[in-house]
Amino acid sequence: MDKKNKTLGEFIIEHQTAFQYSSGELSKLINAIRLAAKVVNHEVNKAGLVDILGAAGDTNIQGENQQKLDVLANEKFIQALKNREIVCGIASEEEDDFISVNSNDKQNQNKYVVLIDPLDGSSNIDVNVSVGTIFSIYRRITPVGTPVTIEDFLQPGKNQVAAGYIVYGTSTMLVYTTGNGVNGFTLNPAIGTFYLSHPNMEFPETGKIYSVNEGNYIHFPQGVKDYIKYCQKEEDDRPYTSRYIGSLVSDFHRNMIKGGIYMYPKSSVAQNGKLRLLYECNPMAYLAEQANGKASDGYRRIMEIEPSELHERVPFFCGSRKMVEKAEEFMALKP
Ligand SMILES: O=P(O)(O)OC[C@H]1O[C@](O)(COP(=O)(O)O)[C@@H](O)[C@@H]1O
Repeated sequence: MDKKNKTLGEFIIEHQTAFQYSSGELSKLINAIRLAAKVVNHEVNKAGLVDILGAAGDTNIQGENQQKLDVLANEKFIQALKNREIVCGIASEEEDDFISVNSNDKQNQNKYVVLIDPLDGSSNIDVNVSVGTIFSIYRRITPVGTPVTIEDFLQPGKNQVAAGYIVYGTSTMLVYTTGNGVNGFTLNPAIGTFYLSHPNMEFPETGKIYSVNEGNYIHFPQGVKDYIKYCQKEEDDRPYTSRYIGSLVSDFHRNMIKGGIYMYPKSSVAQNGKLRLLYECNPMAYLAEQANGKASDGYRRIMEIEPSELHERVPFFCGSRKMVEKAEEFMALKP
């Protein structure tokens, strides 16, 4: 069978054996995410028609107004994971605290916890611009069959066993890694099947795209300002092109295909930037590194950072390795 016609289901089974703990549990987990992705994709596509646009009226723990689609996507992913009893704990951007999936029931021999950003790029929902879902999977560190604790979630990114995203864009794609490279699958909406369309995705070593919200320029550290000026300077292969969709998943996806850097730096108004370490930065960092890219907070490797809170934020620089290294050089000079 031609590599490209492979379905996601076939790929998961085929690669299950490649995974050292191949009890099939991780495959079931990816399959549940695949299913929830299709359900959410359906809702996203008809968002303009049904009363699913706009605010849900509540705020989440980050004080953000929850969009109706945020809430729906959150419900669908949690349902898909809980119903199939394949995890012992779930954490989400839309949930104040982690959810333990009857883990104190001796029966629950599941060993994985999942962290999700159910709807990334929520500011783009109402304006028909691509949005995404991000997921990160860890083996629990507390004994199986005992209650899940916060420690099971507060693990450094390097402990991830799998991570990925779904981008709901011109086409819907699921892109993920289990530590053996990064593969992308495109949904054929006519039959509801994901097909391997982008095998072994890799960041070009460098690129000509920089993605940052320049509206925050005056608040950025001098090092970031200098790097942006460097990107805009008429010299060598520059100026680079500025592209910022305002959905991390979409900006990351484009930069991985074309070469580029995404930045959400700290600023005088947001000391730790905006993005959340556990369910935005760590999964994207794992994917970036598996695709020969790089991810840091300007100084430290994101995947080495020891988390202390479920919803903590970190500055984020991610993309083509040489571009992230250049940005770090400027940050080192003028933090
Ligand atoms: O509008 P800003 O401040 O540039 O933030 C946009 C960034 O925030 C995000 O939307 C993350 O926040 P949400 O998960 O709440 O959508 C990223 O996807 C995006 O890159």
